[in-house]
Amino acid sequence: MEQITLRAPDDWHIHLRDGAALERTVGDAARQFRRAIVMPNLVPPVVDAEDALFYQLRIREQIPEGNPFEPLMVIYLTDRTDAETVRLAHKAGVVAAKLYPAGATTNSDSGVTDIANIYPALEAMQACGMKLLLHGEVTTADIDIFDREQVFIEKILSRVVDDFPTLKIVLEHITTAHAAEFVQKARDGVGATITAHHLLYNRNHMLVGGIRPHYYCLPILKRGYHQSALIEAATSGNPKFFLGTDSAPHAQNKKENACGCAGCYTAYSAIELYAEVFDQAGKLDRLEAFASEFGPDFYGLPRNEDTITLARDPWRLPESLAMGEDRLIPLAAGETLNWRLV
Ligand SMILES: NC(=O)N[C@@H](CC(=O)O)C(=O)O
Ligand SMILES: [Zn+2]
Ligand SMILES: [Zn+2]
Repeated sequence: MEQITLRAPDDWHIHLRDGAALERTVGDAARQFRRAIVMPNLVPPVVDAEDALFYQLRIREQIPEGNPFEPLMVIYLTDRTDAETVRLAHKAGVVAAKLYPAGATTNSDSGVTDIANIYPALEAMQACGMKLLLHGEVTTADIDIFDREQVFIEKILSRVVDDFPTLKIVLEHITTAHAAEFVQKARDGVGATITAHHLLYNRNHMLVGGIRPHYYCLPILKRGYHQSALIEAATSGNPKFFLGTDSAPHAQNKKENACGCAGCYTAYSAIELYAEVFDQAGKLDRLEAFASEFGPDFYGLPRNEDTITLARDPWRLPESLAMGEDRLIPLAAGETLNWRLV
């Protein structure tokens, strides 16, 4: 059987949630990834060092015995995040702070209403080397949902990149050719994560022949032309682009709903989904750098020393998974994947 062995990968953007969800989400992430950047959009959000350290403890309790998984913590920027909060978080080992424009996505109600409100925090982050992670969409009602990422880049991101010339910035879960091009041309220290679902699908998958809520995530899937640009970026070997699943567990009844939640659950089979994309593009040899090298390099962390093995051994994803009392539908539920984590 054909096999490939890779340096062990990390996930640079994941939602683990809290409480009963953690057993599911942490177990799934830890099976394939050594480290993960854990998003802070709990309710209420993780806003300072203390919140982050307590949350990290709750996550650690769910790591399977003997598994080396390491949750890397992030604080959530609000209009009230000040320089002192940033410095204390940095001292406590928090690696990044996340900007959610208020109202942009799941649990972003406490997010930033005007980027000017966090300029002192960004100054402090630049000084201590804390990374800025962005949900890059504007939220004003007059901007079409399919254009929100592009407008964010033009109106907000380009300014932040210039105003903080040594701040390390990750534009998370990019979905457009504009984003890929912006990051590619930007100064050093500006990178992007790309999800498996934005590489595998475009908006036709979500909307043709019936509305498929399990493909609904934010930023929303775009047209095929953008999907192609993302595949091109991810498989290009450019170190600015690296793996971030954005795996987000919403219970089945919250997705299959008249007002369904945004987010795709990919943690169950993430590395296998990415392998599918790289294989289809004829670029399997580029998967290791994207999944296991460019992320740690960007964050200034060591690459993992151990390895994982994937075998070309087709298998079917389950139709659903247990999450506490709920059911969770993994992305590509019931479909066959060609690569299996050994
Ligand atoms: N991507 C999503 O559609 N949802 C994420 C939030 C986010 O990353 O924007 C979630 O927390 O559910
Ligand atoms: Zn987001
Ligand atoms: Zn996310």
